[in-house]
Amino acid sequence: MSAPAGPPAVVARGLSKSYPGVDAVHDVSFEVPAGSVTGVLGPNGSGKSTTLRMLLGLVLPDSGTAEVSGAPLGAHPVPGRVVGAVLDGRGAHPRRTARAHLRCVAPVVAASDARIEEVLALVGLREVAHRRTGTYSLGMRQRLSLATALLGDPAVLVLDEPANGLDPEGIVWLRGFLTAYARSGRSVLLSSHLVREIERTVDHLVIMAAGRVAFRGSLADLAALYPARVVVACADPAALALALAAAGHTDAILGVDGRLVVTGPAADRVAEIARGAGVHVFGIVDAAVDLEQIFLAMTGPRS
Ligand SMILES: Nc1ncnc2c1ncn2[C@@H]1O[C@H](COP(=O)(O)OP(=O)(O)OP(=O)(O)O)[C@@H](O)[C@H]1O
Repeated sequence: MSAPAGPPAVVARGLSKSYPGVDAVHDVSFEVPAGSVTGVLGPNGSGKSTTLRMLLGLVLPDSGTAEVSGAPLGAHPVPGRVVGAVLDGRGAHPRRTARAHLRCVAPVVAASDARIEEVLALVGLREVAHRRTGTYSLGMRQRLSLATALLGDPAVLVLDEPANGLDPEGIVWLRGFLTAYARSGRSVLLSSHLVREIERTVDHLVIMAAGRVAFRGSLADLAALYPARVVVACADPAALALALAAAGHTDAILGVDGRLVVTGPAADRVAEIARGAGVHVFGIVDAAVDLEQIFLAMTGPRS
């Protein structure tokens, strides 16, 4: 997924918010590229929800500014046509049917009956739209929230922990839906505290820790910060380390188990250097750093 060039869908500049005794969000800046699915990832309490709420004008920042589609949200004549938001899975009255719920919300964004049927189909609720939402599962309520956010056909979707309560099938469905949404040139900003839930959904990331941005950029930028390592078991690790250094690869550390951990060259290059140095290799494996490890390293232990 590569984002088309164009002005960013969302811009946060220096957003800060404190509550008594809590520096909830501190000097947070990032952009959501148009056509991207951008994830705000952070442990519980790291400031994700507060940040999203400031972008949506629901929490007043102490300092900083936010723009959606080129202007503060309040400056757009019908904000619901610019951004659709899902902040939790609740919202529909349990005695109301899904269709009736959408009919209540539709006038706010001037959505037609045809649009209501369209969004019900989009989220896969058309067959159950006549049922009271009190009978819905959490996953169905999440879909209804998404349908509500989509009513105004917004250019930007903001979703706080959208995968919460979804079963694995629901998560796969959501991934497909959001990817297609972004491919159509629109943009998605979502939050999560679980790497596994979103690692295959997002193409850009903002990692938050203790109210601050620990990383922002594309997944490729993130991977480049943590080059893969190669772990080598060999007859003479010291000789291999010397040969690697002579070839310009100086980042080789002897592990407690006697294996050499090499950062930089790929496994086949390390094997070639070992052969050249006459060092017998018993085993060699790529120890790719995964996103979960990076996330934990950046955000520290959860409190
Ligand atoms: N209205 C509020 N009043 C007081 N403190 C608040 C308020 N809203 C958030 N906080 C505090 O600000 C910090 C950040 O909270 P926030 O909900 O933004 O984090 P989060 O990353 O979304 O966490 P979670 O995933 O648990 O929702 C937390 O310490 C939280 O207790």
